[in-house]
Amino acid sequence: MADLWQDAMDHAVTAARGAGRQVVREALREDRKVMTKSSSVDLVTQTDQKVEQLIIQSVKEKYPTHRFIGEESVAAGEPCVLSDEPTWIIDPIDGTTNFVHGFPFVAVSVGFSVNRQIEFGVVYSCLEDKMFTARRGRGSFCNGQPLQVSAQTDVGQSVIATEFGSNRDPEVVDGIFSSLRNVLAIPVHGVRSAGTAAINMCLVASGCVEAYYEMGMHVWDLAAASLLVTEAGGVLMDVEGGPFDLMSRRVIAANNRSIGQRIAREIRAYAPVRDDAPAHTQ
Ligand SMILES: O=P(O)(O)OC[C@@]1(O)O[C@H](CO)[C@@H](O)[C@@H]1O
Ligand SMILES: [Mg+2]
Ligand SMILES: [Mg+2]
Repeated sequence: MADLWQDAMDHAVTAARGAGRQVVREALREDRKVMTKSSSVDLVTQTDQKVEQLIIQSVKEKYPTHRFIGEESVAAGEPCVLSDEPTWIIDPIDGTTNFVHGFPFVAVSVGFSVNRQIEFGVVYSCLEDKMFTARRGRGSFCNGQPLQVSAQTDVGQSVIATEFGSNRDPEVVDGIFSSLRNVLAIPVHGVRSAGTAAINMCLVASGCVEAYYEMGMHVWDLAAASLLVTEAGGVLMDVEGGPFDLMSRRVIAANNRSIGQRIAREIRAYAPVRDDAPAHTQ
């Protein structure tokens, strides 16, 4: 049976690699004009905006009826609505802070949803030149090599990834460190932060870390990489152990359910304002 979305996935790979190689890596050599969004530590650059416009424009020419959720379009006031319609969910640079500082984990993330189900995910790690791809039901790959999550079942022999986010509200920061302390004291072998949710989840899919958890990131950080995890044999869940909700801004991505549930027990959960909350509540 012909694969309806293979062409679209091929387009996403070409667009992500092209943007990553030509725009992002070029921009790293120039002085980057840094702007801020929700706080003084929530950064955006003209490169983020340029990459998103390039990808969206190229998709619109091929698929004029498709919808978009783009990080920088939403920041500019576009609605963040996930419907049944074919929708491209784009983070033009995941790891903008890394990009600004030259820390070598910067990703272009393109997810594609139909009927609210991710059909393919593409994450291009620009400085590593690693193209992570997954098509629903057909596995996860990095530069064409199949990915498999870690086989580890003992959380005491695991490495866990998480992030500190850009929310500096004292209550939220206390929760982040309380969760971090609890996870570390399980004990686990280590905790790591790539500085980008998409690459953290690619590390889960690659078997390099057993789980990643975070509260506060957005649908565009997660959409593509969520499929990379599940197609590599991993699981997704909410930080309180319930079902994963792509718009909730909360995730545990794990190599198996038992490690994911064990991590959930240690997280001091809070509920960020949802990505699909009415605009006036954001
Ligand atoms: O704004 P960006 O760079 O697209 O994404 C922000 C981000 O890198 O920050 C968090 C780490 O603090 C991650 O969860 C998320 O991927
Ligand atoms: Mg991001
Ligand atoms: Mg971004």
